[in-house]
Amino acid sequence: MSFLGRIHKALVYGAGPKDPAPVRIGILGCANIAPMACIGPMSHLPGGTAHAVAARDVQRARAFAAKHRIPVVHASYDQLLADPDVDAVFIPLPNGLHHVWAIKAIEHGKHVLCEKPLTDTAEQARAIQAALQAHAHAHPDRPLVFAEAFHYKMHPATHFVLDVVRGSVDGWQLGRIESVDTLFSLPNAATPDSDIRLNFALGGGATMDAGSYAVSMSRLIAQTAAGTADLDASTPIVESAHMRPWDKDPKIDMAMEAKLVYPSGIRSTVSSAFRAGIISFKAELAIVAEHGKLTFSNFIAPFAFHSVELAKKDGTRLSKKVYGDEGQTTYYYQMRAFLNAIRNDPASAASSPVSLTTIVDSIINMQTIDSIYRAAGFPLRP
Ligand SMILES: NC(=O)C1=CN([C@@H]2O[C@H](COP(=O)(O)OP(=O)(O)OC[C@H]3O[C@@H](n4cnc5c(N)ncnc54)[C@H](OP(=O)(O)O)[C@@H]3O)[C@@H](O)[C@H]2O)C=CC1
Ligand SMILES: O=C1OC[C@@H](O)[C@H](O)[C@H]1O
Repeated sequence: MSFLGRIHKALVYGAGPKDPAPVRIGILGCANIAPMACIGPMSHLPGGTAHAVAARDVQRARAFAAKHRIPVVHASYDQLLADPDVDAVFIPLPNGLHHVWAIKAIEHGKHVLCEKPLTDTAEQARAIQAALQAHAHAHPDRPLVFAEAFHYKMHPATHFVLDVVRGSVDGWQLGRIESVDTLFSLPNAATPDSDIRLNFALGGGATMDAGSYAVSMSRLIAQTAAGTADLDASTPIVESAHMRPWDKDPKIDMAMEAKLVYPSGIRSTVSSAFRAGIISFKAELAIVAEHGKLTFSNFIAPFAFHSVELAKKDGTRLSKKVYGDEGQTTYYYQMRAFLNAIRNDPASAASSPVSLTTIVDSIINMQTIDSIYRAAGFPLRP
């Protein structure tokens, strides 16, 4: 599928038929990311529907619902959670509000897809885990699906890179991995002064935003290289971290570079930055290994464009692009996996070789972010 075809799929809603009883999703807040991450993907998926939205201001929710053809409007997030017709919620609130609303959603028996980073701290992530455990104990017959929205890992291009790391792609053998470097930087315009990403009380900071992906991708590679499901393999030690504070609020990191080391000995530099330049949207993975160096450019939004390249030590250069037959977005694959998990559909669940992010994985990601802030001499978000 062409570049324009993929962009069309990303931006234009589908209008295909729905299954007789689609999963009904409620959206907490009229967030900028909701159309791309939830409503659009849902429009292409027969198994789910964007059923309801709530906002702090009901007029805003009404306008949003009309624009995105969402049938039900609620005047508050609490009201949406109390709606028995809502099966699952998408939480695209500012980071600092994720844990409160995730826990309330679980207590109302809703499945949850929560934006990244899951919480402000590992402690808050563990409180979500406790709420999930309490729900599972009280309602063993109604298991909940809960996932942090690390959409990048659901795309076929990422799956290709993971297959290379596993050593299962002919001609692309890496041998022993020495280091894994990840970088996600955003252009100047992405974070105006008023943006939630620069608001300490709401969980702002480059490490929270772009850095949460850089940490997650670094850990995903370390986990895959270890060839085990044991998440200790992707629990790094943070050796050092250096940051550039925002001049208007020194508690906000505008850039962070952290050095990690995994139990396998793999070293990792994890970098993130806001206001990195006029057009500097960069999402880069670099793996240095025994037989060469692999790079994956634009690992965050590979559906738009990306490249995977291997420069071998013998001088050979390989290059690959993997858009998948459907040419769909990372968000589509994520939503499909979320709906399949809710519907407990083993056949279609098997269609994603990478599983949704588990709560234990999210806790380790937040522990790593906590450790990076501590190593840089920064306070944890409130
Ligand atoms: N997966 C991805 O690619 C992306 C993920 N994200 C994540 O999604 C989340 C939202 O980001 P984004 O869509 O850019 O954010 P927005 O600022 O566009 O939306 C946040 C929403 O939160 C609600 N809200 C509730 N309380 C507050 C408050 N005190 N201040 C501001 N907003 C509040 C508002 O909803 P209302 O007023 O309507 O109730 C608002 O629409 C973040 O966690 C971010 O990290 C963001 C961008 C991309
Ligand atoms: O999740 C995200 O991905 C894309 C970025 O532009 C954004 O800041 C971030 O929140």
